[in-house]
Amino acid sequence: EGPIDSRKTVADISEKPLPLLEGFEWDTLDLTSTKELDEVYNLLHENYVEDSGESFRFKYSAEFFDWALKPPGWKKDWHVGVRVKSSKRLVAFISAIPLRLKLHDKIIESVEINFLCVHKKLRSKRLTPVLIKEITRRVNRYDIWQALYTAGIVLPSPISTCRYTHRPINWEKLHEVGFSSLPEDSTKEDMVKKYYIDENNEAIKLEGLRKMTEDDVDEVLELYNKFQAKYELIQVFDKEDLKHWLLKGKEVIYTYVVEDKSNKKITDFFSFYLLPFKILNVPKHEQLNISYLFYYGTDHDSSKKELETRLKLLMKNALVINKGLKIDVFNALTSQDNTLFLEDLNFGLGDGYLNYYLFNYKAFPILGGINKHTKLIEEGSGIGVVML
Ligand SMILES: Cc1c(C(=O)c2nccn2C)oc2cccc(OCCCNCc3cccnc3)c12
Repeated sequence: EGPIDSRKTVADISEKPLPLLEGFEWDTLDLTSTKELDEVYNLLHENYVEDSGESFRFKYSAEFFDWALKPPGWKKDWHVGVRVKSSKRLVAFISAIPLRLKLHDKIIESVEINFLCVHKKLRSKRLTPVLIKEITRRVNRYDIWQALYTAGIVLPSPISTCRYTHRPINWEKLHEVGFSSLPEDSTKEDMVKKYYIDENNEAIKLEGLRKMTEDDVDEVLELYNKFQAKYELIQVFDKEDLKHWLLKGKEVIYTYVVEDKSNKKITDFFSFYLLPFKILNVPKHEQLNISYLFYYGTDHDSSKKELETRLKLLMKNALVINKGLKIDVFNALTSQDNTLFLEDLNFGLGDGYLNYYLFNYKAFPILGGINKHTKLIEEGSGIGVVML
């Protein structure tokens, strides 16, 4: 395992941006300006990823971008736009954020590439390869030579593949918008009952569960590092990183800890982020409230059985909190230790896959929690890193 092309140095990298199609110009976005943040928001709001059936489109907020694109060490140069020369209209965007990765026992200073978007009217003008080459040039200029990115489509050699899973919370609404179907042998009442979450169920109430605060950062970081050490590909956090990713996204990221009341120690944490879908063609509903499982950890992991039991309890509490937040569906991948609780908590397998790619780095394939052939859940994912 190791870099594929490791000869280049910063001096070999051009200082000039790549040539662009006639009538277009490069622009480095300033996402500290609300006006430019809104331009990126509008471009993606109208032109970003939709699901295959064109029924939903990611509904971003300025807070989401503020959180997702400006973690510690972020660079303005890495928020790259393409504008129409005459109108100055923003018609394409790509971003990179710093990402310290650990693959097996090697630290890889890299970036995470995300939010690649080309205006619908400019598709098939071969703009995407130019955007990728330009962001690569800008990252190389900072002496960084590797990148992590994900895609639903299969490109040459994914390092791992995980599968989408969904835990319906408001099954009725999911059915009305066409996301959840009614199985042959079931009635709507059956489905509502199957996914019913009892917020007052004492059995799952976790003593000492509360929202994380900045005072918890040191302990949560220690828990995170210990818990993630078992995975093959992990995101290395320092205190500032962890504070940003678990606490800094207002109304976007939600992080909870369990404090042992006997010794005031933090024994568990879990987090999820909110990113709604705009519903494109069902008048009755405007948006789908979706949360995505993010990072979690526990010290109740001295045996697989203990870990499995604890994760089920933690995620049942996460579901109660999600219901309280009026979330319609709780999304998770088959990465981390998720396969230990997905089935028991009624997460259904989705028809989407997330392929992980590591640019300019040869790596042995990593299990993504599904069986290579059947694509069904198979325990044992080596993927610890969670990309937004
Ligand atoms: C997308 C997504 C969906 C859906 O498409 C979906 N859920 C309910 C209805 N639908 C159609 O379901 C998932 C399950 C696990 C992880 C996921 O995604 C993991 C990666 C999410 N990336 C979100 C993102 C990040 C940055 C920029 N844009 C989008 C998803």
